[in-house]
Amino acid sequence: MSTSYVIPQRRVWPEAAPRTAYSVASGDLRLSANTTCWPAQRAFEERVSETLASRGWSLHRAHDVDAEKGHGFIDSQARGIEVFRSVPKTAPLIVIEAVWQYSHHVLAGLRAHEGPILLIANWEGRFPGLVGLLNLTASLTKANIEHSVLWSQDLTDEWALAKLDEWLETGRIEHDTSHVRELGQLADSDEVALGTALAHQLRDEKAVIGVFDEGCMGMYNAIIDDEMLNATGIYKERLSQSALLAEMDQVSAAEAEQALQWLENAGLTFHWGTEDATELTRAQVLSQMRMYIAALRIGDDYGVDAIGIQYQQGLKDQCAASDLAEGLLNNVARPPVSSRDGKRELWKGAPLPHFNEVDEGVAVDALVTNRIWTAMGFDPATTLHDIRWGEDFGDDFVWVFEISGSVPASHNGGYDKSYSMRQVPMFFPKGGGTLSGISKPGEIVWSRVFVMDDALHADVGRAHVVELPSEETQRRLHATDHQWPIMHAVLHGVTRDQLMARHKSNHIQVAYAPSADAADRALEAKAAMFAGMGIQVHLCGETSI
Ligand SMILES: C[C@H](O)[C@@H](O)[C@@H](O)C(=O)CO
Repeated sequence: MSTSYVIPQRRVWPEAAPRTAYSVASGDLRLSANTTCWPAQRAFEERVSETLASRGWSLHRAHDVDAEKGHGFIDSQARGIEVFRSVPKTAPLIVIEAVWQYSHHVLAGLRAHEGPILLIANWEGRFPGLVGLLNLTASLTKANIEHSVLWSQDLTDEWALAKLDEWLETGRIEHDTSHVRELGQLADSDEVALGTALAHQLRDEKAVIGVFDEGCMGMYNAIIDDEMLNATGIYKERLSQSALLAEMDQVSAAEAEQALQWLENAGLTFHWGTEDATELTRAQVLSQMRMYIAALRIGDDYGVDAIGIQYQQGLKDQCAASDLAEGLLNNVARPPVSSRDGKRELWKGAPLPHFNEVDEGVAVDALVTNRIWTAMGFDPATTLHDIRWGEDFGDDFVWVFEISGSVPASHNGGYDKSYSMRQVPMFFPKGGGTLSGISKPGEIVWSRVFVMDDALHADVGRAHVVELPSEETQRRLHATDHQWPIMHAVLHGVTRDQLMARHKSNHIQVAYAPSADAADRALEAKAAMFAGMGIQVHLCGETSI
């Protein structure tokens, strides 16, 4: 049959070569991050390649290094789609990650891939490959894409090699996740009554989360579909970061100055410098004060119960980083902000929970935490952290939980124990201060709300924060990003590998309770509230339930 239409030919995929795995490397969108991190990525890829060779396999890199750009990362979704056009559909495929990456760069290719998929990261603090892997596994889980995960310092340990062999032989890796159990029926208690009542209230009365530009840094997992979210009683108000910038312009210089002076009076140490490109300046922080005030005013306009600023792409090229504003919003004690007419103090004596990186799993969790902790009379300050890295210290495995810029000051023991440093230039060209510190020792509840099997789930567990000798803290800070806030967390009854195997996010939510008993009770109320919202709850490790 002849036709004048231009009909495209069906694409023919190449055949997979025997005992050959294909590899891809997903990167950041920012050239500065990709070129800086490239040497670490290349070194780890070489290690993976050598290890495969020692097993009689070869590794074929599915895309070239771009000499002009100076790195070999997939740096956009479109590039990822292009790369996957030449990957044999049924070939074993390894996503090698030594750095923070944007999951959506490779999601399209992985969705359509028919062969076994392995995500592998190096156990390294310097560049957050583990954080990248955790986001990708969470994103693939949400997308119902079968895959396996593995991590290792240098692929010489027997545990990792055995797991790699398992994948090469069977196309799958089974990990030990015996620390996870279903919540089941809760016994009657005041905490269960509280959690259940708060869930009913939320579903009956509803809540609004203000989302300043959905979808941060390719974190597909952090977007919860409205149908799923609305069933819990939570609704999104979609806001634009452009409106935030416009509102920042309306904040007077005097208001911004007052807020900064409030922080200085409260004892927050600013690491001031003069070089805008690499150091923290007063102008940068004043811009952050404007953002803090503007966010509260917009939140007030829309009657939100929590707010999230996407912050990185777009906003980071327009103004100083939003981190300082975010940390302040999550704290009870913070510079007072009035409505535009000056008649009302906004969220007086209370935080406006902020979900960093507009992670909507964090939004649900922060809202729940805020309501339970407030009802129980505990400090409701809560934050996410990146699960960045960790090492043994003494008898414990101590995690480096490290959010990329800010925590509520109460987590550090107050403003006078907190400090602000210029955000990392590679990520934040216009600077801005962090709200950093070393999280105080104490008892915490940790959790994560995530999408799996087309439903909302929550993992909850207990941990405590330890104080480490200051040399060890500094070592950990300098082995990662020393500008960012750090928490030395010891999980109860969950090993390093169990957390890595199970956790469905690069983020973990934490909140302090005044004692171990109080934390156990708060966890119980939280589990009951999640369950009452229709979320499937899993208890992880040792809990009192
Ligand atoms: C600045 C970096 O891009 C970080 O934002 C990144 O590692 C994360 O925090 C991911 O949660």
